[in-house]
Amino acid sequence: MQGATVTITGGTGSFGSTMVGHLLTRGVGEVHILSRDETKQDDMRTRFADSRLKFFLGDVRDPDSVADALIGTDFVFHAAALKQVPSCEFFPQQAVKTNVLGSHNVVEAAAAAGVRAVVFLSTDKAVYPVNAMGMSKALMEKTAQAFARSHPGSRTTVSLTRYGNVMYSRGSVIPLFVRQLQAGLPLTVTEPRMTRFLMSLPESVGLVEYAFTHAEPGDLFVRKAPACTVEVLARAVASLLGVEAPELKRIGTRHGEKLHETLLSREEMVKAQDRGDYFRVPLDARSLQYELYYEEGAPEANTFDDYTSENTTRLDLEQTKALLLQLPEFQALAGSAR
Ligand SMILES: O=c1ccn([C@@H]2O[C@H](COP(=O)(O)OP(=O)(O)O[C@H]3O[C@H](CO)[C@@H](O)[C@H](O)[C@H]3O)[C@@H](O)[C@H]2O)c(=O)[nH]1
Repeated sequence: MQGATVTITGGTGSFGSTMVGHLLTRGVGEVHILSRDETKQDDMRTRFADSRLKFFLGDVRDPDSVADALIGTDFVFHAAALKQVPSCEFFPQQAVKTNVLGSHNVVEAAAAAGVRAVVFLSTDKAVYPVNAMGMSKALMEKTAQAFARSHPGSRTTVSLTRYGNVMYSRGSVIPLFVRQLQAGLPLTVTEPRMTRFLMSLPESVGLVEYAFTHAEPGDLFVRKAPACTVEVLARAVASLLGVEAPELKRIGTRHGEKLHETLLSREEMVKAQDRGDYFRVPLDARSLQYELYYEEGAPEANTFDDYTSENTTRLDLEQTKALLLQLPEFQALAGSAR
């Protein structure tokens, strides 16, 4: 990173801000932030007050704006995305434009600019997708992998990361539970048995950095993560705010939601290499010869299970509380609840 120029698409979001803070302490030369929202850019400019940050107003849908931001860039973290399940459900063509076509623009512009590495950020919802957000992210993954497969000699190394729910991220269930508790309202639980992987924001940045450092073209990386049910999550949040018997209001599964999420499919688990905190899944570099698809299977796939939020390490109430207490937000809240 020393002296390098890094571009972060969607750089004003939670991931972008955390990554920028991290890069600035690692001697980065310049960070280009490409995003659509001028107000968020201005907030970030004043917050960091660092001349190494350069802001590019634009959109991954607009190839010219991507090409502009990538001039002189060594590395790209592609975080720009439409990631809300409901909005993508109502406007799937918008998800295609940003998540699929926008990602294609990023990989093409990166190759044209001679960028050395691009890391794409994906989600567990892209595995066996049931909603438009997950489907469009799955196609983003295929777009990145297709580039790696069809450009074996490229200077640009493309890799992917997939992550699960980031705890306390904007618009997610944990800050919602906190607000409900503070207002004295019941906690709205969709389906008590539903499970989700739990990751912190610094862990998601660590995953992207790991991919960036270790990737061969087309690699996919996930971080091993524990999970809990939403009932346990609701009770853990309540307990940390001093409410031991919270009222839970069951609202039922929302549109496009799965009971459990999958970080790696069984076909990916067959090829996955265990790297301690991470799994690395190398590119399926089979050529596009039809007979390989029609006539050759992979019998070993039948002996593996998917890696899911149901079969990963399951946290109980006390373990979930301990995990939440590692977040700065809960340290502040638990302190004020005492
Ligand atoms: O009032 C609520 C809202 C949500 N939930 C549940 O809480 C869990 C987490 O929900 P939420 O925080 O809304 O996250 P997800 O819908 O799982 O999606 C998030 O996590 C994904 C990664 O899996 C990201 O890609 C998405 O952008 C992000 O919104 C789910 O089981 C929900 O059913 C409730 O029980 N009650």
